[in-house]
Amino acid sequence: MGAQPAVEVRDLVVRYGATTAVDGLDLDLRHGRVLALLGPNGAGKTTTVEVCEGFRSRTSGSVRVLGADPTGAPEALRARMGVMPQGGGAYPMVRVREMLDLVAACSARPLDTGWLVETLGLASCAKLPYKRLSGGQQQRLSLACAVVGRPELVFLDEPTASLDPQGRHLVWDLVRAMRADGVAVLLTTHFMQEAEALADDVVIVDHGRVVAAGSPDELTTSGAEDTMRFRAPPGMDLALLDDVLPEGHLSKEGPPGHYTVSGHIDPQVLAAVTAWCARQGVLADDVRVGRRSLEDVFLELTGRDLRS
Ligand SMILES: Nc1ncnc2c1ncn2[C@@H]1O[C@H](COP(=O)(O)OP(=O)(O)OP(=O)(O)O)[C@@H](O)[C@H]1O
Repeated sequence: MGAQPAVEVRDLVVRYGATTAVDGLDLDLRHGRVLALLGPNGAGKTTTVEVCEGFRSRTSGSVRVLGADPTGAPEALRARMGVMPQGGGAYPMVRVREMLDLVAACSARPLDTGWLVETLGLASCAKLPYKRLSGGQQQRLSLACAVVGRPELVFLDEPTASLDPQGRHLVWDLVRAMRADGVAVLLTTHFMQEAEALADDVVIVDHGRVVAAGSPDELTTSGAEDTMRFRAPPGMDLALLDDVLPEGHLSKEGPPGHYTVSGHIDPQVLAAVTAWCARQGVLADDVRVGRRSLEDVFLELTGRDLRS
């Protein structure tokens, strides 16, 4: 392991015919860290992860995974990586515990499968065939299979997409435990809260390119000093708001329903803005001072909503 990165991607390009899915992407993931690839549908996240897993070939660029080229998923690498694909999948008649024991049998040093079943909240369905599991249970089984072999590096493609909040927290706890054990985790998500809660490093992608990268803290605070943000119905008359703000403060809307007040934000300014909203019969929602959400970061860089 040592100082060598778990994943190093340089100038990755992947084309499908006329479509450029990944367009010069760089990323670095170190051991004991969680990197979240965040972006809207079609941004190139799955394609990037599949190239790193060795399941998809690249058009150009360089990719090193655990010090090797992953093309063709060579045997030596496969044993050191865990993969949770989007959608999962298993033979419909296989039971949860059987499936996990089967995958564990392929590993030299598997985790205790009973512990994993408990940890991921699968004990009540351990004897059910795969076909009878809910989407969230199938997803947790897929995660269990990805990590049972004690991988050094795990790829998780949308790991909590169909989970309820309780299931999501079980998955987050397991990811945190793996990180504490020195495992490198590369996950894709649309879910900002997931990136904010789990990731040490976030890479925001759009149209196959990196539009921003850094820790959640760096991304949400840089450029957000002396600003207050809130959400409210679109089209409020901000000339009226500017009238109640101290000199040197300015408000703007963009895109519709996203408001920003710039200038030194002290308790009086905060109170003035929320009281003004109240007088319009509007509740200022998602109020943030000196900080923006990862969604705002995407919005400000691309002019579009991350979920669009
Ligand atoms: N096998 C394929 N053949 C042709 N085009 C593809 C193929 N796989 C992906 N694409 C296209 O490449 C682009 C990137 O897709 P990709 O699945 O990597 O994005 P994503 O960010 O993972 O999206 P999502 O969040 O919806 O999973 C999209 O325009 C997609 O339509």
